[in-house]
Amino acid sequence: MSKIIYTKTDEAPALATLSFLPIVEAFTKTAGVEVETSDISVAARILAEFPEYLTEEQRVPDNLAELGRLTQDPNTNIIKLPNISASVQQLKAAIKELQGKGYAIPDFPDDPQTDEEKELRKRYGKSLGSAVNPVLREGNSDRRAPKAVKNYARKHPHSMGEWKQWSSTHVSHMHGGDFYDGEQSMTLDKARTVRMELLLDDGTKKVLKPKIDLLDKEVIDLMVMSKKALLEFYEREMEDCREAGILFSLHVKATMMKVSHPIVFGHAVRIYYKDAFEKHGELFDELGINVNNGMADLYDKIATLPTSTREEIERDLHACQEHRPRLAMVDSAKGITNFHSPSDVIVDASMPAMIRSGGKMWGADGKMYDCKAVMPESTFARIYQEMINFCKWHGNFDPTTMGTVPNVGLMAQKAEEYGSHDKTFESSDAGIARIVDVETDEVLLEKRVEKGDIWRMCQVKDEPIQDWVKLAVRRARESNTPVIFWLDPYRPHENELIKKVKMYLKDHDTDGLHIEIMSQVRAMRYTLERVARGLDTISATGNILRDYLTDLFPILELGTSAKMLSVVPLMKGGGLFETGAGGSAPKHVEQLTEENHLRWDSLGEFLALNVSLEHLASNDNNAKAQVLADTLDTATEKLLLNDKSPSRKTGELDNRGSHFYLALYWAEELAAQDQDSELKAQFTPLAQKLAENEDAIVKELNDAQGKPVDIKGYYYADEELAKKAMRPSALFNEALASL
Ligand SMILES: NC(=O)C1=CN([C@@H]2O[C@H](COP(=O)(O)OP(=O)(O)OC[C@H]3O[C@@H](n4cnc5c(N)ncnc54)[C@H](OP(=O)(O)O)[C@@H]3O)[C@@H](O)[C@H]2O)C=CC1
Ligand SMILES: O=C(O)CCC(=O)C(=O)O
Ligand SMILES: [Mg+2]
Repeated sequence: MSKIIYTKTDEAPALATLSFLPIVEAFTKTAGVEVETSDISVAARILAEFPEYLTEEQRVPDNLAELGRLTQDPNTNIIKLPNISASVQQLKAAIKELQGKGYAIPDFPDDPQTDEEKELRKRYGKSLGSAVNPVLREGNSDRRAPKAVKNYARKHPHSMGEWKQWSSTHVSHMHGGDFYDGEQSMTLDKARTVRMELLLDDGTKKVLKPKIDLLDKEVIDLMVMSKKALLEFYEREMEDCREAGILFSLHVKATMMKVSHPIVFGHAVRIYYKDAFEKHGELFDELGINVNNGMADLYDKIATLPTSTREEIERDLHACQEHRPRLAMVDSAKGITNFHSPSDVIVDASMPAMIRSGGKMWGADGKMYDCKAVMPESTFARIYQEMINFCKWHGNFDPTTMGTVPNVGLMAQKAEEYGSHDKTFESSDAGIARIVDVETDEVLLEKRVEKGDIWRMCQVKDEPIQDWVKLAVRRARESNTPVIFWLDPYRPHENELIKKVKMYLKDHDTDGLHIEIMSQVRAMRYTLERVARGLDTISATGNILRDYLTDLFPILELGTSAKMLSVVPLMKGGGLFETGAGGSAPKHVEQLTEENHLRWDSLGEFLALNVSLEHLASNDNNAKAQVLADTLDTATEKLLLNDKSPSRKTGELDNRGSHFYLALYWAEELAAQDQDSELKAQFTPLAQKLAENEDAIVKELNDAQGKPVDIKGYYYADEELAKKAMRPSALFNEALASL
């Protein structure tokens, strides 16, 4: 029997699943496909970590570990929806909710002191930040907008803000002392076991990571971010921003760079509120305040103080703002600033949103202003400035004519920076940071660090690089589109990759293909020149640019990255089909609970299901699955053409309504095809039933909207209540059950 594993995740995608999964199950069972669900929500992951605190009935299996194992099995077929990559704030909220529901899991230790607390912190650490994707992504990334989606966007363009040549918006990054500066890189000459250590100035050694096994031909890097240079950078940029009278906004990826970026974020907050931190620093330390987790942590903790002390602190914080630039807001109505939580402004989505709106972000007064977008690490920040330059000169992009930029990303096996958390350290002392061969004591890479500097080792294995080059060539051939490898010869790591790319391209037939290697700023410029002329260009990039570009271009081209096809061909032969390229849209849940309208667009799920079925069809020789895939493809196109995607407005067609239309069109296509008479016979009555009841079903779905709905929870909502909310049409439910 063929099997698809469909993940249950969090927030809007989890809600959408409750409505969509019954359709998937009903349709795919006709091809003998079993759909198994796997709960990898942050709540389920927490529960799986603490079985000894739970009763027998409360325990849940470690689904993520199981899925991780399955990525090595060539028969695996997983549809993966976006999940929460939790900040400390989110993790604590999830723990609190679970405790309130009778799960006696321990509190999150904010400031672990005892061994027991340190152990708990370590265990909770497994659910922090981007904890799911790196486990599942045992393959490289292939993300693109299918033709039908691109054509739809061309005919129904989303709104675009206007870029002015006089816009003051710009990107600021460090020009020295950051990870880019003085990076060191090497390709291993043989398999080695190394350790990471700090050689102190007095000659003693501090081993931070005793044993890392590296493979032959692996590329490793050593990078350092100077605390002193970072603080000076912030001070200078804040003053520059204040003088310019524009908004200050910090864009980081603290969820994926879960060790380094919270530190980078915390320094910005402390510099901004420098005077208040100098005055109240001791008290803040006593309270265990850690603004690496955002100002939310500070406000939570000072809430426990006597009113007069709290008010004094609030006054002092406020006084700091007087001589600092205005902050960009995440939610101006609620007074939530860019410094509230490092998970509120996530660079891959936040920068494109700003560029899409003509270089503007929200001010505290609910109006939009130009901004200084601060991204301390210069390594990749420069691509955004290049795009801003282009927009200022050429005006905003036109979604009706612009070309498309698919991406082939090097991602497998925790490639590059995104796999470096367990090898990232905030230096406790000054000394020499070194990567040393354990057997020979040979120093492979070394660099001077001062106390407070962040240093890390990144790695990328050779086999994923070979697979990445192969995938890029395949996509170039299949789509007859030029490929640009965004690699910078001046960056040591990328220079190592350039050598490998050149070598591995020789393994393939590249006759007639247009393949070039360009440094990232040139690659951006070249790609944009083509985009503006309506020409398509594949970007083949490392892991971080994969993440940035697969939100950036889709958000400009399609309005959201939810409409992307996102495939991870697993290196062992299985398939991981991600849905869209974006996140779990927390704002959408709010709208559902307040107004019973879910504006989540499941197009990503439709596209993923299509390729998942195709994969099954060829892997398992399942002809019916191929018919299901082909008809789903046509049904999805019809859904777009007939404009049956969810509306943002309550009372109009939402996520559930769009699922109904997908089921209707899919059933109609199956009834109309002549390849498989059994499927035709099975789906003809369903298609009739759905078509006859179209108005009544849509009415049932839309009438349910407009009032609050209580699903008793956010991270671990009551499944029955949520199901009921997401399947409000009795007519539709009965029709599906009759299949
Ligand atoms: N693959 C994964 O698992 C990923 C997970 N994440 C996680 O998701 C959470 C939220 O991340 P955030 O950066 O805010 O990004 P999101 O992509 O969730 O949200 C940004 C905005 O994009 C729009 N959007 C996204 N998906 C859809 C969709 N399917 N239908 C309609 N609109 C959509 C919404 O805009 P509007 O408000 O205009 O409707 C939304 O507010 C975080 O916990 C993050 O770590 C993030 C990226 C990938
Ligand atoms: O894993 C995450 O936290 C985010 C993943 C992401 O943004 C991406 O893959 O594009
Ligand atoms: Mg992303």
